[in-house]
Amino acid sequence: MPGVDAADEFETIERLFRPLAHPEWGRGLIDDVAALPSRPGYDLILTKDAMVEGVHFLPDDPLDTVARKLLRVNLSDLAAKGAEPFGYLLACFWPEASGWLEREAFAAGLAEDQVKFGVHLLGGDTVVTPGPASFSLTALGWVPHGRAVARAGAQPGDLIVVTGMIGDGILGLKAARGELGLEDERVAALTAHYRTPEPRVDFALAVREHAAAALDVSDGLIADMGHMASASGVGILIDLEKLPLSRAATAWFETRVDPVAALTELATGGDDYEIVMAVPPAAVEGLKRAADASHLRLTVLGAATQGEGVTVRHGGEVVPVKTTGWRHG
Ligand SMILES: Nc1ncnc2c1ncn2[C@@H]1O[C@H](COP(=O)(O)OP(=O)(O)O)[C@@H](O)[C@H]1O
Ligand SMILES: Cc1ncc(C[n+]2csc(CCOP(=O)(O)OP(=O)(O)O)c2C)c(N)n1
Ligand SMILES: [Mg+2]
Ligand SMILES: [Mg+2]
Ligand SMILES: [Mg+2]
Repeated sequence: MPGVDAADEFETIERLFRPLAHPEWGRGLIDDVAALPSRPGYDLILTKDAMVEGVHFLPDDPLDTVARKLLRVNLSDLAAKGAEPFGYLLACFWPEASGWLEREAFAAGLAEDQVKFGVHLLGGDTVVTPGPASFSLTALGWVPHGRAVARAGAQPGDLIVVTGMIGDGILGLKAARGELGLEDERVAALTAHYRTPEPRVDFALAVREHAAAALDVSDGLIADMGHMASASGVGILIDLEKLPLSRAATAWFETRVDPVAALTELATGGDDYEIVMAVPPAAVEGLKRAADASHLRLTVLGAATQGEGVTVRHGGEVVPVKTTGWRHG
């Protein structure tokens, strides 16, 4: 039975989502569709990721951060292709018991990140489900014609480079579950990373200019490098001790008795939303300059090789990795 603040489909659209709509192309969210003019000289780049309570976020995660993460994970896919985002379509599957408070928090999160990333809502769908809260978002962006960076394109000899830090996603999930024995400040930083990862939107142009192949790290660094290796028809060789760790991750790492197992956990945990790239040796300097200009750390983890699959080493020895990342059944 609906609660006292039982929410309503059309009021949700009008009161919460219309203010987020693209001023022209969203048609005020009173039409059946959005309509956008084509942009001569550019390709339209589209991506869709979904998030389900209990699978992608925790039941007690605030709904504003769930909305922001939903937008951010999609912007991360666009950034890895070198695309500049401008809009998105949104589908919400609200549990029967959810009310206005949840919906208002969700819309407020979107409002905040729309401004941060310069995107607008174009349309979507609002339904109620007997299942868990679920959301899906389709992000749209532009790339100059033919310039979208692919997972395919890595060549033997290219360096494998990753932005930012790896491991804060999985540690943030543990922290949010109360499973980390670190002090409060570190736990808060990790939880924040899990709930609102930082998509590398500002680095998209550099990816486009310098990377031969790229993708974002959602499933786990090793699994995602495996996606690049198979799409490109190369092998990838990386050294686990090069994994870039944040201060909080370093603090956690120092509590571990088995360093190889700990690094493997971070390199396979996922939820990082960094960009991993194959970069021709001659392009590395340009990429580094772009990263310095945006105060973004870059780490060379290894190189693409002839062959297939990802080979992980630690101290020069090959480390067998059974589960390389997240996989939905
Ligand atoms: N249900 C689906 N229908 C069509 N394409 C899909 C579906 N699920 C995944 N894909 C496509 O499969 C590819 C890999 O998906 P995924 O692993 O989710 O990529 P990413 O990690 O970049 O989000 C993408 O091209 C995606 O669009
Ligand atoms: C409550 C909870 N449990 C586990 C995870 C870990 N997790 C769930 S899905 C996933 C992979 C990324 O999600 P996916 O839908 O595969 O995104 P895509 O690869 O399509 O971008 C990870 C690491 C999580 N984020 N939250
Ligand atoms: Mg996906
Ligand atoms: Mg994705
Ligand atoms: Mg995935």
